[in-house]
Amino acid sequence: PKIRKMLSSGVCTSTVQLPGKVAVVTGANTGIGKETAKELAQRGARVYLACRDIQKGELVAREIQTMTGNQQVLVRELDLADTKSIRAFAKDFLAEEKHLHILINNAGVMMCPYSKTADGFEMHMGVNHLGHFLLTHLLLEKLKESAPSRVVNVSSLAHHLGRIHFHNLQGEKFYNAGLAYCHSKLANILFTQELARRLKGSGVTTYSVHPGTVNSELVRHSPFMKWMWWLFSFFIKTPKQGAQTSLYCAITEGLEILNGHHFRASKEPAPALSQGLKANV
Ligand SMILES: NC(=O)C1=CN([C@@H]2O[C@H](COP(=O)(O)OP(=O)(O)OC[C@H]3O[C@@H](n4cnc5c(N)ncnc54)[C@H](OP(=O)(O)O)[C@@H]3O)[C@@H](O)[C@H]2O)C=CC1
Ligand SMILES: CC1=C(/C=C/C(C)=C/C=C/C(C)=C/C=O)C(C)(C)CCC1
Repeated sequence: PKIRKMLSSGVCTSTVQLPGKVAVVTGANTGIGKETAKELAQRGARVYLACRDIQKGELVAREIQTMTGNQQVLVRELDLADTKSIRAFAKDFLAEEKHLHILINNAGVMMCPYSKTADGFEMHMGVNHLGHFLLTHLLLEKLKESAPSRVVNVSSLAHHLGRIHFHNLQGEKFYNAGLAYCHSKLANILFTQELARRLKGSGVTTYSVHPGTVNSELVRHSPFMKWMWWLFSFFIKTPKQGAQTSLYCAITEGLEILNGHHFRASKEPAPALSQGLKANV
């Protein structure tokens, strides 16, 4: 019970309601993203499920609508492995919506075999970091117009093993699927810190999070990790528990002073990292 309690710590206890607020959650058709979207809808926000598979997204949207009674749950196509899709998503969203208050950059891939995005980026860096980087950039004016607004980047504890190898950004010289994931998760944190710095005073704040070890489809590419997750499924977090840190950063009042910080459990901000320490040029 002690291990289970330790591994599933952190609950978002905020009572904030979100009527009139607009949120976008990437990778919202399963896992942590789905539970994050569900809770935002439960609190009354209009929630966009940004998914690469529209059919999966629609099924989840119906489920959330039924469970929460909130009909404002919408599905839009977004493939973060293709900048054309990201631009199309942003263009339609900007034309359709007056506001954007919460952007949760949640989608992610882990330990996939070596592959590249439509634009030639190594898949982990391309989807987990660069795709979200472009999406955030394209939606930034809307976020500023809607201030106070927030961007939450779902990173991972795995960032500790990450390095930014500028001479091998696309993994062409050497590639390790596990480390490629770690590098992309470090990029999430460095992006958060720099975005926070550039957005100071704009009313838009940003946070990175480690959701915990969560029983989700993230391990789909690794038979070993799948086995581990199955073996320890009782100990690790449910997706609902895994969504708590993202939700905490998205809705908790008064968090603006911690702009740019990395959060490990929903209540405890960890000290910000130093970019100089981690970026291995
Ligand atoms: N689970 C864990 O223990 C941990 C998870 N995290 C992070 O949490 C986040 C959510 O992961 P989790 O819920 O666990 O994993 P899941 O695999 O369950 O969910 C990942 C989501 O990302 C989507 N996605 C993958 N590739 C793309 C793409 N090219 N374009 C758009 N969407 C895409 C998936 O869509 P589809 O279903 O169509 O594949 C899915 O909706 C990730 O960023 C992950 O790195 C961090 C630390 C630990
Ligand atoms: C050793 C060990 C575990 C392994 C944890 C691991 C391997 C976590 C990896 C987290 C990742 C990859 C996060 C994604 O971003 C469990 C299963 C908690 C059970 C207790 C013992």
